[in-house]
Amino acid sequence: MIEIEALSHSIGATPILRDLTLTLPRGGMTALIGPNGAGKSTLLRLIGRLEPLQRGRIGIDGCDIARTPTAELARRMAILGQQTAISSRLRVRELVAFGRWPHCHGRPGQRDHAAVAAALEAFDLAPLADRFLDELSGGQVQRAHIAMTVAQDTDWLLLDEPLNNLDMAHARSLMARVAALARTQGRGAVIVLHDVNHAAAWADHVVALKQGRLHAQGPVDAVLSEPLLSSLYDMPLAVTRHDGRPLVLHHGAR
Ligand SMILES: Nc1ncnc2c1ncn2[C@@H]1O[C@H](COP(=O)(O)OP(=O)(O)OP(=O)(O)O)[C@@H](O)[C@H]1O
Repeated sequence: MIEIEALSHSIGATPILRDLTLTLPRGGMTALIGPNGAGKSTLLRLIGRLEPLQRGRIGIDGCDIARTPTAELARRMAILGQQTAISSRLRVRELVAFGRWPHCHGRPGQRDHAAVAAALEAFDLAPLADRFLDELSGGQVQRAHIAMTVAQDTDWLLLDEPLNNLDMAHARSLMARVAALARTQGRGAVIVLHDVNHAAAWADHVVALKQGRLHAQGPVDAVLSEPLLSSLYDMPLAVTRHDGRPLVLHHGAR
């Protein structure tokens, strides 16, 4: 599990995260939701140690991230950030192979080649494997980055808005794949999502942030309720049920 204790973070004099204490369970998918500017990406970046910790503590499966060597951390968790400034003169296969770096340090073996091939296949990229990134559509580039993250083959996947640019079919396929990785292989996934219905359909656990504070956390059915979501987004929302899961409606709700 990921344990976050008394975590606070500021940029200059502006508090961004305020005294967060929460636990993210392994063996399932946690959706991180909340309005723009709530602090979701900042929290994910702190867990992934892309930002230095200012106050509080973050533990991953019993390891304090502040004291875990980078190479060890890269074998435990993979993070897909929002901004990916990677050279567009890379081929898709080369980008995905970067995910194996923590395992092979640039000298890939059979296991690494197999992991890259599996990730290309899983994200529908095999026919595009030899294309340069600047010869792809936005959604295809996004899938290539996701494939790189998954090829890292870590216990934890941290994904910041992975559904950006994805069409409905690829969005569904990504969520199904990540949920399956987490549930059947006992891994953990933490995903920043704007479409709460993707959280409703696939997540096991939901963490809602608002203005840098914990608004709610718990199982999907408990957090995705009308009063809680309406106060989170400051708008009326209706929650119905579909296929045994919540379904959030933003039109027609008074
Ligand atoms: N470099 C920066 N300098 C100043 N403020 C920043 C900086 N980066 C982020 N912030 C502020 O920190 C707050 C949290 O940002 P963050 O990106 O974590 O939110 P978020 O919940 O992921 O938002 P979004 O849904 O819009 O992506 C925002 O108010 C943002 O304006």
